[in-house]
Amino acid sequence: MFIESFKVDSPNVKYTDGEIHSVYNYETTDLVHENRNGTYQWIVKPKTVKYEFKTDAHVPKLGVMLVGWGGNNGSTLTAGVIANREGISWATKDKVQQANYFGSLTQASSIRVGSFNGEEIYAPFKSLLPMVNPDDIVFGGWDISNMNLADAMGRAKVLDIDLQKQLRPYMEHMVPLPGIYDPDFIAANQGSRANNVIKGTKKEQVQQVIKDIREFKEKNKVDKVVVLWTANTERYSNVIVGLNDTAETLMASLERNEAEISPSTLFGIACVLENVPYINGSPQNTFVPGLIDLAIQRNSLIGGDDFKSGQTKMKSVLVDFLVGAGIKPTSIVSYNHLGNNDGMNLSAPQTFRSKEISKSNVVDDMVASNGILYEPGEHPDHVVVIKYVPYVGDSKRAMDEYTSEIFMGGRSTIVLHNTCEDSLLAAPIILDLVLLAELSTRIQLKAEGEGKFHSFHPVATILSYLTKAPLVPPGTPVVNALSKQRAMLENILRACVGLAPENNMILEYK
Ligand SMILES: NC(=O)c1ccc[n+]([C@@H]2O[C@H](COP(=O)([O-])OP(=O)(O)OC[C@H]3O[C@@H](n4cnc5c(N)ncnc54)[C@H](O)[C@@H]3O)[C@@H](O)[C@H]2O)c1
Ligand SMILES: O=P([O-])([O-])O[C@@H]1[C@@H](O)[C@H](O)[C@@H](O)[C@H](O)[C@@H]1O
Repeated sequence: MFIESFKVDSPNVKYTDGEIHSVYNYETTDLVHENRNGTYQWIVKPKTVKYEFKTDAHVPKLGVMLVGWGGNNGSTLTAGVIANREGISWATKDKVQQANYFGSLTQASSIRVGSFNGEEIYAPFKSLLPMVNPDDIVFGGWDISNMNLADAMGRAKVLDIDLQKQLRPYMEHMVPLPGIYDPDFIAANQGSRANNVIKGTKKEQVQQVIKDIREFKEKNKVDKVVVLWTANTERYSNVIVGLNDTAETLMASLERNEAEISPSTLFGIACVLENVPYINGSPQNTFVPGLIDLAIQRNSLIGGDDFKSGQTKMKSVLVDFLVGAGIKPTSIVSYNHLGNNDGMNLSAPQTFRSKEISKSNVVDDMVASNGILYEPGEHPDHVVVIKYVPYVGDSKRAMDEYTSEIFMGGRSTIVLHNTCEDSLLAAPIILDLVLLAELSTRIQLKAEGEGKFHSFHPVATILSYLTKAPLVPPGTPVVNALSKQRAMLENILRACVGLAPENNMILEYK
Protein backbone atom coordinates (compact mmCIF):
# COMPACT_ATOMS: atom_id res chain seq x y z
CA MET A 1 0.00 0.00 0.00
CA PHE A 2 1.15 3.55 -0.70
CA ILE A 3 0.59 6.47 1.64
CA GLU A 4 1.19 10.13 0.78
CA SER A 5 2.82 11.21 4.06
CA PHE A 6 3.62 10.17 7.60
CA LYS A 7 4.86 11.53 10.92
CA VAL A 8 7.22 9.69 13.26
CA ASP A 9 5.96 9.30 16.83
CA SER A 10 9.03 8.57 18.96
CA PRO A 11 10.75 9.97 22.04
CA ASN A 12 13.78 10.32 19.74
CA VAL A 13 12.16 12.84 17.40
CA LYS A 14 10.93 16.34 18.13
CA TYR A 15 9.09 18.37 15.49
CA THR A 16 9.22 22.00 16.55
CA ASP A 17 8.33 25.10 14.57
CA GLY A 18 10.97 25.20 11.91
CA GLU A 19 13.15 22.31 13.08
CA ILE A 20 13.25 18.52 13.24
CA HIS A 21 15.50 17.23 16.00
CA SER A 22 16.33 13.52 16.19
CA VAL A 23 18.46 11.27 18.36
CA TYR A 24 19.85 8.31 16.47
CA ASN A 25 21.89 5.30 17.59
CA TYR A 26 24.35 4.57 14.81
CA GLU A 27 25.27 0.87 14.86
CA THR A 28 28.69 0.28 13.40
CA THR A 29 31.86 -1.72 14.13
CA ASP A 30 35.47 -1.28 15.06
CA LEU A 31 37.97 -3.71 13.59
CA VAL A 32 41.27 -4.67 15.15
CA HIS A 33 43.94 -7.07 13.91
CA GLU A 34 45.24 -8.69 17.03
CA ASN A 35 47.70 -11.37 17.98
CA ARG A 36 45.61 -13.81 19.96
CA ASN A 37 47.32 -16.93 21.28
CA GLY A 38 50.19 -16.52 18.87
CA THR A 39 48.07 -16.02 15.75
CA TYR A 40 46.79 -12.77 14.27
CA GLN A 41 43.04 -12.52 14.09
CA TRP A 42 40.66 -9.90 12.75
CA ILE A 43 38.39 -8.93 15.63
CA VAL A 44 35.11 -7.18 14.81
CA LYS A 45 33.71 -5.13 17.68
CA PRO A 46 30.12 -3.89 17.25
CA LYS A 47 29.62 -0.43 18.66
CA THR A 48 26.84 2.10 19.05
CA VAL A 49 27.48 5.79 18.52
CA LYS A 50 24.75 8.22 19.56
CA TYR A 51 24.10 10.96 17.01
CA GLU A 52 21.84 13.97 17.05
CA PHE A 53 20.49 15.53 13.85
CA LYS A 54 18.87 18.93 13.46
CA THR A 55 17.12 19.75 10.20
CA ASP A 56 16.00 23.28 9.44
CA ALA A 57 12.47 22.73 8.21
CA HIS A 58 12.25 26.14 6.56
CA VAL A 59 12.22 25.36 2.83
CA PRO A 60 13.90 28.24 0.97
CA LYS A 61 13.00 29.80 -2.34
CA LEU A 62 15.70 28.20 -4.45
CA GLY A 63 17.53 29.59 -7.45
CA VAL A 64 19.38 27.11 -9.66
CA MET A 65 22.05 28.52 -11.94
CA LEU A 66 23.22 26.05 -14.58
CA VAL A 67 26.55 26.39 -16.32
CA GLY A 68 25.71 25.25 -19.82
CA TRP A 69 22.07 26.29 -19.36
CA GLY A 70 21.44 26.32 -23.10
CA GLY A 71 22.58 22.75 -23.58
CA ASN A 72 20.44 19.68 -24.06
CA ASN A 73 20.31 18.88 -20.34
CA GLY A 74 19.85 22.47 -19.18
CA SER A 75 17.07 23.29 -21.63
CA THR A 76 15.33 19.95 -21.06
CA LEU A 77 15.33 20.33 -17.28
CA THR A 78 14.06 23.89 -17.47
CA ALA A 79 11.32 22.83 -19.87
CA GLY A 80 10.34 19.88 -17.71
CA VAL A 81 9.99 21.91 -14.54
CA ILE A 82 7.90 24.56 -16.30
CA ALA A 83 5.68 21.87 -17.84
CA ASN A 84 5.11 20.31 -14.40
CA ARG A 85 4.56 23.65 -12.72
CA GLU A 86 2.01 24.72 -15.34
CA GLY A 87 0.37 21.30 -15.57
CA ILE A 88 0.99 21.18 -19.30
CA SER A 89 -0.14 18.17 -21.31
CA TRP A 90 0.60 17.58 -24.95
CA ALA A 91 -0.35 15.36 -27.85
CA THR A 92 2.02 12.61 -28.88
CA LYS A 93 1.48 10.02 -31.59
CA ASP A 94 0.31 7.59 -28.89
CA LYS A 95 -1.66 9.63 -26.38
CA VAL A 96 -2.07 12.90 -24.50
CA GLN A 97 0.99 13.01 -22.24
CA GLN A 98 1.00 14.67 -18.82
CA ALA A 99 4.14 16.29 -17.40
CA ASN A 100 5.88 14.20 -14.71
CA TYR A 101 9.13 13.86 -12.82
CA PHE A 102 9.83 10.22 -13.67
CA GLY A 103 13.50 9.37 -13.21
CA SER A 104 13.85 11.64 -10.21
CA LEU A 105 14.71 9.79 -7.00
CA THR A 106 13.31 12.56 -4.82
CA GLN A 107 10.14 13.13 -6.85
CA ALA A 108 9.20 9.71 -8.17
CA SER A 109 10.65 7.04 -5.86
CA SER A 110 9.37 5.65 -2.58
CA ILE A 111 10.59 4.30 0.75
CA ARG A 112 9.25 1.55 2.97
CA VAL A 113 7.92 2.83 6.28
CA GLY A 114 6.64 -0.48 7.70
CA SER A 115 3.85 -3.04 7.57
CA PHE A 116 0.15 -2.68 8.32
CA ASN A 117 -2.21 -5.65 8.60
CA GLY A 118 0.32 -7.81 6.79
CA GLU A 119 0.79 -5.30 3.98
CA GLU A 120 3.99 -3.43 3.18
CA ILE A 121 3.52 0.33 3.44
CA TYR A 122 5.44 2.79 1.24
CA ALA A 123 5.61 6.59 1.13
CA PRO A 124 7.18 9.13 -1.23
CA PHE A 125 10.96 9.51 -0.84
CA LYS A 126 10.41 13.27 -0.63
CA SER A 127 8.13 12.83 2.40
CA LEU A 128 11.14 12.00 4.59
CA LEU A 129 12.23 15.61 5.07
CA PRO A 130 11.00 19.04 3.94
CA MET A 131 12.41 19.59 0.45
CA VAL A 132 12.13 22.33 -2.13
CA ASN A 133 9.22 21.75 -4.50
CA PRO A 134 10.87 21.68 -7.94
CA ASP A 135 7.92 23.59 -9.38
CA ASP A 136 9.10 26.59 -7.34
CA ILE A 137 12.71 26.64 -8.57
CA VAL A 138 13.89 29.76 -10.41
CA PHE A 139 16.32 28.84 -13.18
CA GLY A 140 19.15 30.88 -14.60
CA GLY A 141 22.69 30.34 -15.66
CA TRP A 142 25.42 30.81 -18.19
CA ASP A 143 26.25 29.52 -21.64
CA ILE A 144 28.94 30.34 -24.20
CA SER A 145 26.08 30.26 -26.72
CA ASN A 146 23.63 33.17 -26.49
CA MET A 147 20.70 31.17 -27.80
CA ASN A 148 17.51 31.69 -25.76
CA LEU A 149 16.13 28.68 -23.96
CA ALA A 150 13.17 28.17 -26.30
CA ASP A 151 15.44 28.01 -29.32
CA ALA A 152 17.93 25.91 -27.33
CA MET A 153 15.12 23.46 -26.57
CA GLY A 154 14.47 23.29 -30.31
CA ARG A 155 18.17 22.81 -31.01
CA ALA A 156 18.29 19.96 -28.50
CA LYS A 157 15.53 18.01 -30.31
CA VAL A 158 14.65 16.18 -27.09
CA LEU A 159 11.02 17.14 -26.37
CA ASP A 160 7.86 16.62 -28.44
CA ILE A 161 6.99 19.48 -30.76
CA ASP A 162 3.52 20.07 -29.28
CA LEU A 163 5.13 20.48 -25.87
CA GLN A 164 7.82 22.77 -27.24
CA LYS A 165 5.17 24.99 -28.82
CA GLN A 166 3.38 25.37 -25.48
CA LEU A 167 6.62 26.06 -23.62
CA ARG A 168 8.03 28.62 -26.02
CA PRO A 169 6.29 31.65 -24.40
CA TYR A 170 7.74 30.68 -21.01
CA MET A 171 11.28 30.14 -22.28
CA GLU A 172 11.98 32.50 -25.15
CA HIS A 173 12.83 35.32 -22.75
CA MET A 174 15.34 33.17 -20.87
CA VAL A 175 18.80 34.07 -22.18
CA PRO A 176 21.97 32.61 -20.64
CA LEU A 177 24.55 34.93 -19.16
CA PRO A 178 27.93 34.87 -20.94
CA GLY A 179 30.06 31.88 -20.01
CA ILE A 180 33.79 31.38 -19.59
CA TYR A 181 35.13 29.99 -22.87
CA ASP A 182 38.58 28.41 -23.07
CA PRO A 183 39.13 26.38 -26.25
CA ASP A 184 42.10 24.65 -24.65
CA PHE A 185 39.76 22.64 -22.43
CA ILE A 186 37.00 21.48 -24.80
CA ALA A 187 36.81 20.17 -28.34
CA ALA A 188 37.64 22.59 -31.13
CA ASN A 189 34.26 21.78 -32.68
CA GLN A 190 32.59 23.78 -29.89
CA GLY A 191 34.12 27.05 -31.07
CA SER A 192 31.29 27.83 -33.48
CA ARG A 193 28.79 28.25 -30.65
CA ALA A 194 30.99 30.45 -28.49
CA ASN A 195 29.39 33.85 -29.09
CA ASN A 196 28.54 34.69 -25.50
CA VAL A 197 31.70 34.83 -23.41
CA ILE A 198 33.05 36.71 -20.41
CA LYS A 199 36.18 38.65 -21.42
CA GLY A 200 39.13 39.54 -19.21
CA THR A 201 41.57 37.71 -17.01
CA LYS A 202 40.61 34.55 -15.15
CA LYS A 203 40.36 36.56 -11.94
CA GLU A 204 38.05 39.05 -13.67
CA GLN A 205 35.98 36.15 -14.96
CA VAL A 206 35.63 34.78 -11.42
CA GLN A 207 34.61 38.21 -10.20
CA GLN A 208 32.01 38.44 -12.96
CA VAL A 209 30.54 35.05 -12.01
CA ILE A 210 30.28 36.17 -8.39
CA LYS A 211 28.56 39.35 -9.55
CA ASP A 212 26.19 37.29 -11.73
CA ILE A 213 25.23 35.09 -8.76
CA ARG A 214 24.57 38.09 -6.52
CA GLU A 215 22.51 39.88 -9.16
CA PHE A 216 20.51 36.73 -9.94
CA LYS A 217 19.77 36.25 -6.24
CA GLU A 218 18.68 39.87 -5.80
CA LYS A 219 16.67 40.10 -9.02
CA ASN A 220 14.73 36.87 -8.36
CA LYS A 221 14.49 37.34 -4.59
CA VAL A 222 15.65 33.80 -3.97
CA ASP A 223 16.86 32.76 -0.52
CA LYS A 224 19.51 30.35 -1.77
CA VAL A 225 21.35 29.55 -4.99
CA VAL A 226 22.86 26.25 -6.13
CA VAL A 227 25.18 26.24 -9.14
CA LEU A 228 25.57 23.11 -11.25
CA TRP A 229 27.93 22.47 -14.18
CA THR A 230 26.14 20.84 -17.08
CA ALA A 231 28.39 22.45 -19.67
CA ASN A 232 30.75 20.57 -21.95
CA THR A 233 33.11 17.90 -20.70
CA GLU A 234 36.57 19.41 -20.34
CA ARG A 235 39.92 17.72 -20.60
CA TYR A 236 41.57 16.93 -17.27
CA SER A 237 43.49 19.79 -15.71
CA ASN A 238 47.11 19.04 -14.93
CA VAL A 239 47.54 18.91 -11.16
CA ILE A 240 50.83 20.60 -10.40
CA VAL A 241 52.47 21.31 -7.05
CA GLY A 242 52.65 25.07 -6.68
CA LEU A 243 49.88 25.63 -9.25
CA ASN A 244 46.64 24.08 -7.93
CA ASP A 245 47.57 21.62 -5.21
CA THR A 246 46.44 23.79 -2.30
CA ALA A 247 43.94 26.61 -1.82
CA GLU A 248 46.83 29.05 -1.50
CA THR A 249 48.60 27.94 -4.68
CA LEU A 250 45.33 27.89 -6.62
CA MET A 251 44.41 31.42 -5.58
CA ALA A 252 47.96 32.60 -6.31
CA SER A 253 47.68 30.99 -9.76
CA LEU A 254 44.44 32.85 -10.30
CA GLU A 255 46.21 36.10 -9.48
CA ARG A 256 48.86 35.21 -12.07
CA ASN A 257 46.16 34.32 -14.65
CA GLU A 258 47.61 30.85 -15.03
CA ALA A 259 46.37 29.14 -18.22
CA GLU A 260 45.92 25.74 -16.56
CA ILE A 261 42.88 26.81 -14.53
CA SER A 262 39.83 25.45 -16.39
CA PRO A 263 36.49 27.26 -16.76
CA SER A 264 34.80 24.68 -14.54
CA THR A 265 37.37 25.27 -11.81
CA LEU A 266 36.94 29.04 -12.17
CA PHE A 267 33.20 28.63 -11.62
CA GLY A 268 34.08 26.48 -8.60
CA ILE A 269 36.32 29.17 -7.13
CA ALA A 270 33.55 31.74 -7.57
CA CYS A 271 30.97 29.50 -5.90
CA VAL A 272 33.19 28.55 -2.98
CA LEU A 273 34.14 32.21 -2.38
CA GLU A 274 30.40 33.03 -2.44
CA ASN A 275 29.56 29.97 -0.28
CA VAL A 276 27.18 28.68 -2.95
CA PRO A 277 26.91 24.88 -3.42
CA TYR A 278 28.64 23.83 -6.64
CA ILE A 279 28.09 20.49 -8.35
CA ASN A 280 30.01 19.12 -11.33
CA GLY A 281 27.86 17.04 -13.68
CA SER A 282 30.73 16.30 -16.03
CA PRO A 283 33.68 13.91 -15.67
CA GLN A 284 36.67 16.28 -15.67
CA ASN A 285 38.68 16.96 -12.50
CA THR A 286 37.07 20.33 -11.86
CA PHE A 287 37.83 19.80 -8.19
CA VAL A 288 41.59 19.96 -8.31
CA PRO A 289 43.12 19.50 -4.86
CA GLY A 290 43.41 23.26 -4.39
CA LEU A 291 39.69 23.78 -4.98
CA ILE A 292 38.79 20.95 -2.59
CA ASP A 293 41.11 22.55 -0.03
CA LEU A 294 39.45 25.94 -0.56
CA ALA A 295 35.96 24.42 -0.18
CA ILE A 296 36.96 22.69 3.06
CA GLN A 297 38.54 25.86 4.42
CA ARG A 298 35.36 27.81 3.70
CA ASN A 299 32.97 24.94 4.46
CA SER A 300 31.27 25.40 1.11
CA LEU A 301 29.47 22.39 -0.43
CA ILE A 302 30.99 20.84 -3.55
CA GLY A 303 29.89 17.64 -5.25
CA GLY A 304 30.26 15.53 -8.38
CA ASP A 305 31.44 14.13 -10.70
CA ASP A 306 29.59 13.18 -13.90
CA PHE A 307 25.86 12.42 -13.74
CA LYS A 308 25.20 8.67 -13.49
CA SER A 309 22.32 8.39 -15.89
CA GLY A 310 22.28 5.37 -18.15
CA GLN A 311 24.94 2.92 -19.28
CA THR A 312 27.10 3.38 -16.19
CA LYS A 313 24.10 3.33 -13.85
CA MET A 314 23.21 -0.07 -15.28
CA LYS A 315 26.83 -1.19 -14.86
CA SER A 316 26.83 -0.23 -11.19
CA VAL A 317 23.79 -2.47 -10.73
CA LEU A 318 24.82 -5.43 -12.88
CA VAL A 319 28.37 -5.78 -11.58
CA ASP A 320 27.08 -5.40 -8.01
CA PHE A 321 24.61 -8.25 -8.69
CA LEU A 322 27.23 -10.49 -10.31
CA VAL A 323 29.95 -10.02 -7.70
CA GLY A 324 27.37 -10.19 -4.92
CA ALA A 325 26.20 -13.53 -6.32
CA GLY A 326 29.74 -14.89 -6.35
CA ILE A 327 29.99 -14.65 -10.15
CA LYS A 328 33.25 -13.25 -11.52
CA PRO A 329 33.02 -10.61 -14.25
CA THR A 330 36.21 -11.00 -16.29
CA SER A 331 35.47 -8.79 -19.28
CA ILE A 332 33.29 -5.67 -19.55
CA VAL A 333 32.99 -3.92 -22.89
CA SER A 334 30.90 -0.76 -22.93
CA TYR A 335 30.26 0.78 -26.31
CA ASN A 336 27.92 3.60 -27.09
CA HIS A 337 27.18 6.03 -29.85
CA LEU A 338 25.26 9.28 -29.67
CA GLY A 339 24.65 12.26 -31.90
CA ASN A 340 24.11 15.23 -29.62
CA ASN A 341 26.50 18.11 -28.98
CA ASP A 342 27.90 16.26 -25.97
CA GLY A 343 28.83 13.43 -28.29
CA MET A 344 30.41 15.87 -30.72
CA ASN A 345 32.47 17.39 -27.93
CA LEU A 346 33.48 13.89 -26.74
CA SER A 347 34.77 13.04 -30.22
CA ALA A 348 37.99 14.82 -29.26
CA PRO A 349 40.52 12.49 -27.59
CA GLN A 350 41.25 14.75 -24.64
CA THR A 351 37.61 15.21 -23.65
CA PHE A 352 36.79 11.56 -24.34
CA ARG A 353 39.59 10.60 -21.92
CA SER A 354 37.77 12.43 -19.11
CA LYS A 355 34.64 10.41 -19.79
CA GLU A 356 36.56 7.15 -20.24
CA ILE A 357 38.00 7.54 -16.74
CA SER A 358 34.66 8.16 -15.03
CA LYS A 359 32.97 5.33 -16.93
CA SER A 360 35.77 2.86 -16.20
CA ASN A 361 36.39 3.35 -12.47
CA VAL A 362 32.80 2.61 -11.52
CA VAL A 363 33.42 -1.12 -10.82
CA ASP A 364 36.53 -0.74 -8.64
CA ASP A 365 34.77 -0.92 -5.25
CA MET A 366 32.70 -3.97 -6.22
CA VAL A 367 35.72 -5.85 -7.53
CA ALA A 368 37.72 -4.97 -4.41
CA SER A 369 34.89 -6.28 -2.19
CA ASN A 370 35.39 -9.94 -3.12
CA GLY A 371 38.78 -11.53 -2.45
CA ILE A 372 37.35 -14.95 -3.31
CA LEU A 373 36.82 -13.99 -6.93
CA TYR A 374 39.73 -11.60 -7.43
CA GLU A 375 43.35 -11.73 -6.34
CA PRO A 376 44.72 -8.47 -4.96
CA GLY A 377 45.11 -6.06 -7.87
CA GLU A 378 43.16 -8.29 -10.27
CA HIS A 379 40.51 -6.56 -12.38
CA PRO A 380 38.16 -7.47 -15.22
CA ASP A 381 39.20 -6.33 -18.68
CA HIS A 382 37.23 -3.12 -19.05
CA VAL A 383 36.88 -1.15 -22.27
CA VAL A 384 34.83 2.01 -22.91
CA VAL A 385 34.06 3.16 -26.43
CA ILE A 386 32.08 6.27 -27.38
CA LYS A 387 31.34 7.18 -30.98
CA TYR A 388 29.67 10.25 -32.44
CA VAL A 389 26.84 9.42 -34.83
CA PRO A 390 24.85 12.61 -35.56
CA TYR A 391 21.75 10.85 -36.83
CA VAL A 392 20.74 9.39 -33.44
CA GLY A 393 20.91 12.76 -31.69
CA ASP A 394 20.26 12.69 -27.94
CA SER A 395 19.01 9.11 -28.13
CA LYS A 396 22.27 7.41 -27.11
CA ARG A 397 22.55 3.73 -27.93
CA ALA A 398 24.58 1.76 -25.36
CA MET A 399 25.71 -1.78 -26.05
CA ASP A 400 27.44 -3.75 -23.30
CA GLU A 401 28.91 -7.21 -23.10
CA TYR A 402 29.65 -8.72 -19.68
CA THR A 403 31.57 -11.96 -19.67
CA SER A 404 31.93 -13.78 -16.35
CA GLU A 405 33.31 -16.99 -14.95
CA ILE A 406 30.72 -19.21 -13.30
CA PHE A 407 30.65 -22.61 -11.61
CA MET A 408 33.26 -25.23 -12.61
CA GLY A 409 34.93 -23.30 -15.39
CA GLY A 410 31.72 -22.22 -17.04
CA ARG A 411 31.37 -18.88 -18.85
CA SER A 412 28.39 -16.52 -18.80
CA THR A 413 27.97 -13.71 -21.31
CA ILE A 414 25.33 -11.02 -20.82
CA VAL A 415 24.71 -8.62 -23.69
CA LEU A 416 22.67 -5.45 -23.22
CA HIS A 417 21.27 -2.96 -25.68
CA ASN A 418 20.19 0.13 -23.78
CA THR A 419 18.72 3.15 -25.58
CA CYS A 420 19.45 5.95 -23.16
CA GLU A 421 17.55 9.16 -23.96
CA ASP A 422 20.46 11.10 -22.50
CA SER A 423 18.80 14.36 -21.50
CA LEU A 424 15.51 12.78 -20.38
CA LEU A 425 17.57 10.60 -18.04
CA ALA A 426 19.97 13.32 -16.92
CA ALA A 427 17.47 16.14 -16.29
CA PRO A 428 15.74 14.44 -13.30
CA ILE A 429 19.17 13.56 -11.91
CA ILE A 430 20.21 17.22 -12.10
CA LEU A 431 17.03 18.06 -10.23
CA ASP A 432 17.84 15.55 -7.49
CA LEU A 433 21.39 16.85 -7.23
CA VAL A 434 20.33 20.44 -6.61
CA LEU A 435 17.45 19.51 -4.27
CA LEU A 436 19.59 17.16 -2.18
CA ALA A 437 22.51 19.57 -2.11
CA GLU A 438 20.18 22.29 -0.83
CA LEU A 439 18.60 19.95 1.73
CA SER A 440 21.96 18.76 3.03
CA THR A 441 22.96 22.36 3.83
CA ARG A 442 19.95 22.50 6.20
CA ILE A 443 21.10 19.47 8.19
CA GLN A 444 23.38 19.73 11.23
CA LEU A 445 24.70 16.69 13.11
CA LYS A 446 26.64 15.91 16.28
CA ALA A 447 28.13 12.62 17.40
CA GLU A 448 28.45 11.84 21.08
CA GLY A 449 31.62 13.41 22.34
CA GLU A 450 31.49 16.24 19.81
CA GLY A 451 31.01 19.59 21.50
CA LYS A 452 28.68 21.20 18.97
CA PHE A 453 26.55 20.60 15.91
CA HIS A 454 28.18 20.93 12.52
CA SER A 455 27.29 20.49 8.86
CA PHE A 456 28.16 17.48 6.74
CA HIS A 457 31.66 17.54 5.31
CA PRO A 458 31.64 20.09 2.45
CA VAL A 459 32.60 17.36 -0.03
CA ALA A 460 29.07 16.04 -0.47
CA THR A 461 29.43 12.25 -0.54
CA ILE A 462 25.68 12.13 0.11
CA LEU A 463 25.20 12.87 -3.63
CA SER A 464 27.15 9.81 -4.79
CA TYR A 465 24.06 7.84 -5.97
CA LEU A 466 23.70 10.44 -8.72
CA THR A 467 27.28 10.49 -10.01
CA LYS A 468 29.57 8.14 -11.93
CA ALA A 469 32.69 9.22 -10.08
CA PRO A 470 31.61 10.24 -6.56
CA LEU A 471 33.72 13.05 -5.14
CA VAL A 472 34.71 12.07 -1.59
CA PRO A 473 36.80 13.74 1.13
CA PRO A 474 40.46 12.72 1.11
CA GLY A 475 40.87 9.29 2.75
CA THR A 476 37.21 8.30 2.33
CA PRO A 477 36.20 5.09 0.52
CA VAL A 478 34.49 5.49 -2.86
CA VAL A 479 31.28 3.48 -3.18
CA ASN A 480 29.80 3.02 -6.67
CA ALA A 481 27.39 0.11 -6.12
CA LEU A 482 24.03 1.72 -6.80
CA SER A 483 22.08 -0.17 -4.13
CA LYS A 484 24.57 0.82 -1.44
CA GLN A 485 24.56 4.45 -2.58
CA ARG A 486 20.78 4.65 -2.49
CA ALA A 487 20.61 2.91 0.89
CA MET A 488 23.21 5.31 2.29
CA LEU A 489 21.20 8.32 1.18
CA GLU A 490 17.83 6.98 2.33
CA ASN A 491 19.17 5.82 5.69
CA ILE A 492 20.81 9.15 6.46
CA LEU A 493 17.55 10.95 5.76
CA ARG A 494 15.69 8.32 7.82
CA ALA A 495 18.08 8.99 10.71
CA CYS A 496 17.12 12.68 10.51
CA VAL A 497 13.59 11.70 11.48
CA GLY A 498 14.70 9.01 13.93
CA LEU A 499 13.91 6.04 11.70
CA ALA A 500 16.23 3.03 11.72
CA PRO A 501 17.97 2.05 8.48
CA GLU A 502 15.83 -0.09 6.20
CA ASN A 503 17.33 -3.53 6.86
CA ASN A 504 14.81 -5.56 4.86
CA MET A 505 14.74 -8.22 7.60
CA ILE A 506 10.97 -8.11 8.16
CA LEU A 507 11.54 -10.31 11.20
CA GLU A 508 7.87 -9.87 12.09
CA TYR A 509 7.08 -12.41 9.44
CA LYS A 510 9.96 -14.78 9.85
N1 LIG B 1 22.89 11.61 -19.86
C1 LIG B 1 23.55 12.76 -20.06
O1 LIG B 1 23.13 13.62 -20.82
C2 LIG B 1 24.83 12.98 -19.32
C3 LIG B 1 25.30 12.03 -18.40
C4 LIG B 1 26.48 12.30 -17.72
C5 LIG B 1 27.17 13.48 -17.95
N2 LIG B 1 26.69 14.36 -18.88
C6 LIG B 1 27.46 15.56 -19.09
O2 LIG B 1 26.62 16.70 -18.97
C7 LIG B 1 27.19 17.76 -19.77
C8 LIG B 1 26.08 18.39 -20.58
O3 LIG B 1 25.50 17.42 -21.42
P1 LIG B 1 24.54 17.97 -22.58
O4 LIG B 1 24.05 16.77 -23.33
O5 LIG B 1 23.58 18.94 -22.03
O6 LIG B 1 25.61 18.73 -23.48
P2 LIG B 1 25.38 19.98 -24.46
O7 LIG B 1 26.61 20.06 -25.27
O8 LIG B 1 24.07 19.89 -25.11
O9 LIG B 1 25.32 21.22 -23.45
C9 LIG B 1 26.48 21.81 -22.94
C10 LIG B 1 26.26 23.32 -23.00
O10 LIG B 1 27.35 23.94 -22.33
C11 LIG B 1 27.73 25.08 -23.07
N3 LIG B 1 29.10 25.35 -22.65
C12 LIG B 1 30.21 24.70 -23.01
N4 LIG B 1 31.26 25.21 -22.35
C13 LIG B 1 30.77 26.16 -21.51
C14 LIG B 1 31.34 27.03 -20.54
N5 LIG B 1 32.65 27.00 -20.30
N6 LIG B 1 30.53 27.87 -19.86
C15 LIG B 1 29.20 27.88 -20.09
N7 LIG B 1 28.60 27.10 -21.01
C16 LIG B 1 29.38 26.25 -21.70
C17 LIG B 1 27.54 24.70 -24.51
O11 LIG B 1 27.36 25.84 -25.32
C18 LIG B 1 26.25 23.86 -24.44
O12 LIG B 1 25.12 24.66 -24.62
C19 LIG B 1 28.29 17.13 -20.60
O13 LIG B 1 29.54 17.39 -20.01
C20 LIG B 1 27.99 15.64 -20.50
O14 LIG B 1 29.15 14.83 -20.64
C21 LIG B 1 25.56 14.14 -19.56
O1 LIG C 1 25.76 7.93 -17.84
P1 LIG C 1 26.16 7.02 -18.95
O2 LIG C 1 25.04 6.65 -19.87
O3 LIG C 1 26.94 5.82 -18.46
O4 LIG C 1 27.28 7.83 -19.79
C1 LIG C 1 26.93 8.63 -20.87
C2 LIG C 1 27.91 8.29 -21.93
O5 LIG C 1 27.70 6.94 -22.28
C3 LIG C 1 27.66 9.18 -23.12
O6 LIG C 1 28.57 8.85 -24.14
C4 LIG C 1 27.85 10.61 -22.73
O7 LIG C 1 27.52 11.38 -23.80
C5 LIG C 1 26.93 11.00 -21.63
O8 LIG C 1 27.35 12.27 -21.19
C6 LIG C 1 26.97 10.06 -20.46
O9 LIG C 1 28.14 10.30 -19.72
